[in-house]
Amino acid sequence: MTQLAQQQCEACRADAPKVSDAELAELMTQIPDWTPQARDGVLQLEREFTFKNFKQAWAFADKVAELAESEFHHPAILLEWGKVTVTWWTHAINGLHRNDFIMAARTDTLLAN
Ligand SMILES: C[C@H](O)[C@H](O)[C@H]1CNC2=NC(N)=NC(=O)C2=N1
Repeated sequence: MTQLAQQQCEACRADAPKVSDAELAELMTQIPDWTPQARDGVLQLEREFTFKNFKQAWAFADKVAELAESEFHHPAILLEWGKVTVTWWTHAINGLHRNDFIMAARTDTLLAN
């Protein structure tokens, strides 16, 4: 199985399946720095990234936005001084799709470059 960070999102339809509990547990092993959060009954993946100042946080937030647009799969991005909080879920299914795990893993790779 290729690593999540090397994969692309698949087109996600409203009838696409949410990940099962077993799939969630397995996929979380590849994105250990992320936390599953339920908000208003919608399961999401969330991670806080910290930086030295606002400008560095802003630059990272821009990279996340570019990544999202490139895959047409979009997160919530909270930009604060020295911090960016990224939250992934799939609007169309009100929950977590495999795409969200791929995008979380690819978000992590943005730190390196
Ligand atoms: C209208 C709808 O939001 C769009 O078709 C796309 C855009 N980006 C998206 N992003 C996410 N996270 N989930 C979606 O279901 C989604 N759908």
